[in-house]
Amino acid sequence: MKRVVVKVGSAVLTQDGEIALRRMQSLVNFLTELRDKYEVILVSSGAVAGGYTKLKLDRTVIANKQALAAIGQPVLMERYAKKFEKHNIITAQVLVTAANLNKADDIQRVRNTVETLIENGVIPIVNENDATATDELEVGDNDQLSAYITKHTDADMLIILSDIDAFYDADPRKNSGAHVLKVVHSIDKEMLTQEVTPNNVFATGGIVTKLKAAAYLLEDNRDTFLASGFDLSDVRSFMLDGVHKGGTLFTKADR
Ligand SMILES: Nc1ncnc2c1ncn2[C@@H]1O[C@H](COP(=O)(O)OP(=O)(O)O)[C@@H](O)[C@H]1O
Ligand SMILES: N[C@@H](CCC(=O)OP(=O)(O)O)C(=O)O
Repeated sequence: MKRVVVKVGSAVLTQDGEIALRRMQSLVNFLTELRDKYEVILVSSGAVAGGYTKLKLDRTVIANKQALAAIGQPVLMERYAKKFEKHNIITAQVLVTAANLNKADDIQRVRNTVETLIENGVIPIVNENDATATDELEVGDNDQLSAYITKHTDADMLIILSDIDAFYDADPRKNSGAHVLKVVHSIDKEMLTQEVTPNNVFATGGIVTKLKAAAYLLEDNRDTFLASGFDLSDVRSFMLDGVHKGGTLFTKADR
């Protein structure tokens, strides 16, 4: 069976200071369907945003952000657990640090844990261990974290579910005439050093970290599909029906 890593951003998981439970439910339903065809690993952001739903600390202070992540991570996990339980699926939390992803022994351990979970039908839910990270930007954003996880668990592709429905030739929030790029075979180096433009106070990367993730995986000949996490119809038709309606596929292959 092919393996996919699905990454979902903070903006998708929260709305107006609350966890966006309906969107989370749609995500869980989609992942459950996806598991009929693929082995699935979820990389979920939203710990800091989830913490902020409980306690309004000043998020610009790093210690507060780490504390918010410590509050929010179990809240998120509890929500996921309840929703997956209805599908008889057990969830598991896998928290990693940048140090883990830089050491061969640690990578092997992360891989072994994930393999064992998947073999037993459990869905691994990965996030950075924000509460103990010594530098906020160790990995810093889950787009790149999910790319590392894709490579190190030997997954076939990464799906990034975002608050934007595709990669455009210009920021669609600033240029009404921006066009969707449906298939991208290479990413210019200068695109990767652009200013970071997240669209949400809890998001970290904007489009740049998504491009970095896709570029990293292109080098390794693995595909990335960027699509909306608000409306899952594009990712559903691409992954389950093999029809590319919307969303951007980053791939080396000619399709
Ligand atoms: N060329 C582009 N194509 C698509 N989105 C872009 C582009 N340039 C900038 N963006 C911005 O990147 C945002 C997505 O990143 P981000 O806010 O970090 O989302 P997430 O929380 O899903 O990780 C979009 O909402 C959009 O405003
Ligand atoms: N580890 C952080 C992730 C921050 C992050 O990368 O957010 P996003 O840009 O929304 O994917 C958290 O869970 O809050």
